[in-house]
Amino acid sequence: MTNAAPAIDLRQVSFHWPGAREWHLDIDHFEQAAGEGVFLNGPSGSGKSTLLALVGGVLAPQRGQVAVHGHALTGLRAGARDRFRADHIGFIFQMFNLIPYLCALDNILLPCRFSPARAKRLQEAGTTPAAEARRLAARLDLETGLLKRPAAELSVGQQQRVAAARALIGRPALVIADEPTSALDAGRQQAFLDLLLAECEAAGAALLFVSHDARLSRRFSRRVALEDLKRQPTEASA
Ligand SMILES: Nc1ncnc2c1ncn2[C@@H]1O[C@H](COP(=O)(O)OP(=O)(O)OP(=O)(O)O)[C@@H](O)[C@H]1O
Repeated sequence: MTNAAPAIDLRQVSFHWPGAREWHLDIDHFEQAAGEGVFLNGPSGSGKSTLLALVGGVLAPQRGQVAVHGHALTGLRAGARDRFRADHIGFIFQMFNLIPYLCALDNILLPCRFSPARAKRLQEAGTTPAAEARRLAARLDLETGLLKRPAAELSVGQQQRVAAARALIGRPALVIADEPTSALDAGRQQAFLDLLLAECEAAGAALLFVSHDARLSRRFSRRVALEDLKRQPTEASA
């Protein structure tokens, strides 16, 4: 990782879903510093999840440049973007994307299986993937008894916490969280955000956090409205 580089650097990025006549996202510039926490909000359907997918290399823009910690994602094939994400980006998806038949513990461990880099960082920190998975689960208030249960048998709030532990394991340099508190009760929302901020700070990770919940925005030094990043609408074919 290039620590001096911004965690996120988007330049003249335009993206539309197939068949659309206008850009779903058309952003001149967005930068997030290494280790910085940013709260991103915007109306439903405005493109927040799409932006996160572009930053995480899940999608590639039709135009422009996306770089994460100095690594250009644009220009990489989907497989190379997936490998980069596995090594360096923790992604808490809005729909969690857990493997339903795997138990909670195996879901949390999955990134370390795909990414030797994550397992190596844990080894350097003097721990193991299994010990770290259990530590994160305990921090997230997931009882030991739940860890061997298939993800499909967990409540939505429990699945959300498993997804968070899976994103955090192995100290990725960037954590992307798409409405990660929406299924949690009010008490758990604050505790969850405390944990996310503390873990990111301990790992020196940047956190890009999307939420509709304005109360949570107070915990971030920088708040960004997606509408303010967008350029005036133009034809996607332009
Ligand atoms: N897979 C897809 N195929 C086609 N269009 C899509 C797809 N996913 C999202 N869109 C469209 O892209 C636009 C932005 O959607 P997106 O999910 O990024 O918004 P959002 O701001 O995250 O919304 P919400 O707050 O409701 O989660 C919407 O018009 C949506 O219909």
